[in-house]
Amino acid sequence: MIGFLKPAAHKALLPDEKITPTYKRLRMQVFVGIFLGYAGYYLVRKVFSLVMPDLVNLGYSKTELGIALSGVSIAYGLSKFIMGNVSDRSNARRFLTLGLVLSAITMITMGLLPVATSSIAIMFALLLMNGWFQGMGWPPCGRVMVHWFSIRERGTKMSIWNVAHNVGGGIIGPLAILGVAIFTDWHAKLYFPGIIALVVALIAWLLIRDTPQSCGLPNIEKFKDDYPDEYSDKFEEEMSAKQIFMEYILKNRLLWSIAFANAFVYLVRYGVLDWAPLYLEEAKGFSIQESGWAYFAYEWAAIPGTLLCGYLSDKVFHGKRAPVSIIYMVLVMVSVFMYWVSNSLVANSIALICIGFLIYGPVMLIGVHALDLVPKKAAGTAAGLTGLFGYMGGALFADIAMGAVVDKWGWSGGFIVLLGACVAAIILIGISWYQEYKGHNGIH
Ligand SMILES: O=P(O)(O)OC[C@H](O)CO
Repeated sequence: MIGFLKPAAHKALLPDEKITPTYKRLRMQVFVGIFLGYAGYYLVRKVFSLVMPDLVNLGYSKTELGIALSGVSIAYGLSKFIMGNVSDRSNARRFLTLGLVLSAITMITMGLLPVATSSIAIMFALLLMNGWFQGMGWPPCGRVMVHWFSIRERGTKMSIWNVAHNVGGGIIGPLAILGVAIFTDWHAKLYFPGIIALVVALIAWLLIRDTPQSCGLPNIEKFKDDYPDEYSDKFEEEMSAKQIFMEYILKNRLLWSIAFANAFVYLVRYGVLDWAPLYLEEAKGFSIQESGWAYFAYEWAAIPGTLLCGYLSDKVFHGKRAPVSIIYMVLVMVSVFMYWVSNSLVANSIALICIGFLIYGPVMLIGVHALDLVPKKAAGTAAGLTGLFGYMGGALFADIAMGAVVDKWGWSGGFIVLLGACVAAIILIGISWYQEYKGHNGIH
């Protein structure tokens, strides 16, 4: 690992009386750090979809814009897996900040330089770069999560942390409106969130710490007296890329099956989200303000939905992830149908809010499940594998194929694809449930 990114060195243990107060303070501090940091990543993740109506007005087709937008998903999916593996061997504080700064600079450049939106090829290349830098966000958060929070508290903590996706994603609608109001320039939808993301990167840098051991604290398992099954001292040793992949990823049947399911969950997630501004403005006659607020409501509705999903999974289904994911996906299907056929502004907004409320539950549970299936030094790679399928399969299809399907068969064609994806996700999550029932439980 290059020097700057090397995991922070372990320090001598603090005196006994300082361990508990320091641990408590730093756990809160790093949690806020990764929460704000990841929300910051979302400020500049998919902000391009908000300028798509402006680009359509300039003469670009939906197919072309879908191709440009796919740059994010292609690079993000690959990067989340590859950089996830690098992140497993890197200092989370530096890694997360570096990725966010690079991603913000890319979107600021895209907004400020007229040449950056002058052709599909240039937009695609810049979005490809942005997607790669974006892939440096989730894995260090996963690394912080598994080093600072023990296995039996991780479900709850992850569901709270997951809300960062929606805080970041939900703010970009109003932020775009504010940016355009301040600068009277639609390009501000790109550079204004980028500038805010740079500020967030600085805050994340100030708050995040790599591991408890690098702050003079014992490992979290010892501190909480909460050990995963098969835990050994080996779990504290940094591993090589090959070792992580060969020993903990390749043979992990359950991990692969949730990764496949994730492709379809993500097809629905991004098939709805990325096309919402254009669909609402073009097919339903929303104004830019109305679609910006609907987009905002979609993300914020996810917050109670995600928290409820984590609660139901832990308390009602005793830690099982599949049953509640299946219930959520069935309800997503009903809501997607409503979103398709309703005609009023209110009914469309309600349908979109219902999809937002529901879809992040399965998204979150698949991530939690991936972390649980491997030792903590392989967490980034495991989550990266599910991300690879989610983005290279689902989100990529949502960007490229949805654009082409809608251009050819209209919005109805797009909705048939989304409903089919709901069915496929339900079947695949059902298969992972069956595997668990048969006794497969990842590597533990
Ligand atoms: O990579 P993202 O941003 O889609 O997030 C993944 C989810 O957090 C999985 O739990």
